[in-house]
Formats: sequence, C-alpha cells, structure tokens
Amino acid sequence: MDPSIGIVAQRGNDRAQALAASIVEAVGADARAVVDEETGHVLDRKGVPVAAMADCDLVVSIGGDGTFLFVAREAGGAPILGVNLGEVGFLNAVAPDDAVETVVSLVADRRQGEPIAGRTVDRLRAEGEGWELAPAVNEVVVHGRRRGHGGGAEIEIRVDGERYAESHADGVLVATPTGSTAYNLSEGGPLVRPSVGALVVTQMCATEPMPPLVTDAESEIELRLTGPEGGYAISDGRNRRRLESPATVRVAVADDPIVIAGPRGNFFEALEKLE
Ligand SMILES: NC(=O)c1ccc[n+]([C@@H]2O[C@H](COP(=O)([O-])OP(=O)(O)OC[C@H]3O[C@@H](n4cnc5c(N)ncnc54)[C@H](O)[C@@H]3O)[C@@H](O)[C@H]2O)c1
Ligand SMILES: Nc1ncnc2c1ncn2[C@@H]1O[C@H](COP(=O)(O)OP(=O)(O)OP(=O)(O)O)[C@@H](O)[C@H]1O
Repeated sequence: MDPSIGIVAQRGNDRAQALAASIVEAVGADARAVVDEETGHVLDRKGVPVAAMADCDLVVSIGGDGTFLFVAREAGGAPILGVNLGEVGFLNAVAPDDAVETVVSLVADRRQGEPIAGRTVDRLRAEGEGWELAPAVNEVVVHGRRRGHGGGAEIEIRVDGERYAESHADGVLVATPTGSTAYNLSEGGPLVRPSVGALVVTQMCATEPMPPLVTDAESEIELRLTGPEGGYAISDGRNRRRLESPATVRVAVADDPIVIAGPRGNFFEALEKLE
C-alpha cells in the first residue's frame, strides 16, 4: 500500500503553506498526502484534523518548535519530521530548502518496505489524583500560581520515594534530554546529549536551592506542592492543570515515545542556534 503522509503548516505562515503545497506536488502519486484543516482551507484542498494523522507513516511539521510540539501532542503516534521555519528550530532538523528532497527520499524508502528513519525519544507522563497531562516532549513544570516576588509555592521533590529537595520556589521542572536545551537551560539546568537515557530535575528560583539533578530514565519523580495559592502543572508550555494545595504530581517516562524522523542533527552545532 502507498505510504500515508500528513503535512501540518504553521497557522498563518504563507511560506509554510507554500512548502506544504510543494511537498504534496513532489510526492505525487507515490504517497497518500493529507494536509491539516487550516492549511487545507488556504490551499483549497480538503484538510483533516491533525489528530487524524496519528496513524500516518510520517507527519511533516513545518514551522517552529511550537508547531512541532503541537504536532507531537496531537499525532505523536506517527514519526514526525520537523522543517524549520522558526527562530530556534531545535526540534526541526531539516532546513526548508532540503524539505522536499528529504520527504521524497523517506517516502521512497517506505515504499521499499523500510521503516521511516529517525530516532526514538522519551516523553514524560505527569499525573495527579484522577487526571493526567498530555505527554511532554520537553518538560513538565509544576509552579505556583504566579512567578516572581510574592508568588511561587513550597515544593518538595522526592525521587523514587527519597527526598532530594524542599524549598519555596517559583517552580520545579522535570525535563527529558530533548527538553534540556529549552526551559531547563534558561533555569540553569544542564545540557544532556540526546543519546543519554536520563531525566533532569531543576528548581526555578528556589530560596534554598539544590544543584540540578540528573537521574536515570526509570526514576519516579514526585512533586508535592503546598502553600496558600495552589499552582499549575504544565506539559510543554501548553497543556495545563490547575492544582489546589496540597497537591502531588507524579512524573515518569511515558509508555509512548515519539520518533523524530529524518537525519540526525549535530547536537553541538545546533546549540549555536540558542546563542
Ligand atoms: N524561559 C524559557 O526559556 C521558556 C519559557 C517558557 C517556555 N519555554 C519552552 O517553550 C516550550 C513551548 O514552546 P512554544 O513554542 O509553545 O512556546 P514559546 O514560543 O514561548 O517557545 C519558547 C522558546 O523555546 C524554544 N524551544 C522549544 N523547545 C525547545 C527545545 N527542545 N530546545 C531548544 N529550544 C526549544 C522555542 O524555539 C522558543 O524559542 C516549552 O516546552 C518550554 O521548554 C521556555
Ligand atoms: N496548522 C495548525 N493548525 C492548528 N493550530 C496550529 C497550526 N499551526 C500552529 N498552530 C498553533 O500554534 C502553536 C505553535 O505555533 P507558534 O506560533 O507558537 O510558533 P512556533 O512554531 O513556535 O514558531 P516560532 O519559532 O516562529 O515562534 C501550536 O501550539 C498550535 O496551537
């Protein structure tokens, strides 16, 4: 059967939409290509909800890191190829000029019965009493009702049942190696090479800070938030849950990783994008 590909272009971005049209044209009859609803509207083609692309052989995300995270949330069951039209584009290994060629080559491999080439990366599951967040590619943050002076919350951190830290803080984040270069880095956490299986726990502006912790990927992290104002648990900056104090959030590697399709980027070269 012909491979199926989904294409998601960043909303309102003419360049992304034009590239989506070029990819549809280039794969021609070699694959069944669908675009997302917003892009379909602009290109005058029938679009499908991004969530309906979860069963595709490949989903192409054209935009910035935010668009990639959105595609992973909606259609993370499919390998995702990120085409970088954003400012940083850390998750998007492919430059726009190489996008058509890369997709055509992945489709040709798939037609030969090869799996889509890429690397599998962990996501994080965060849950509390009777709720669960969407799996996080980058990080789960637990923070007080607001950041800064007079805000924050008291947060105790336990790793595999053992207490590691307890302090008043703006928040605490648990990051994957993929997310180590994002919010974690801004809060003073370490870089983790993508090949390392690990979780990172970083406090945000703690009054009694501990150094950031790198722990094994099998760890169970428990974040217990107390204080008068409650707070929030947030996955990849977008999917959030209000917490009434006291609240316990459990974070661990999820059962469903994602596959980042396409060529493996040079990690150290990519870091230059962050400067
Ligand atoms: N102070 C900060 O650094 C800060 C604050 C809030 C959110 N974030 C990050 O933004 C992500 C949500 O992305 P968004 O686009 O919806 O919000 P956004 O537009 O506010 O993105 C913030 C920045 O983070 C970059 N980014 C995202 N993932 C990255 C990664 N894995 N490595 C390096 N840089 C990365 C984006 O390119 C963007 O420049 C969250 O997962 C969080 O990691 C960072
Ligand atoms: N095709 C689309 N359909 C529906 N929603 C979309 C689509 N493209 C983007 N979005 C929404 O926009 C958000 C991400 O885009 P955002 O404008 O933050 O840009 P970005 O990809 O991070 O790029 P930049 O690096 O330029 O900021 C997603 O979380 C999603 O809610």
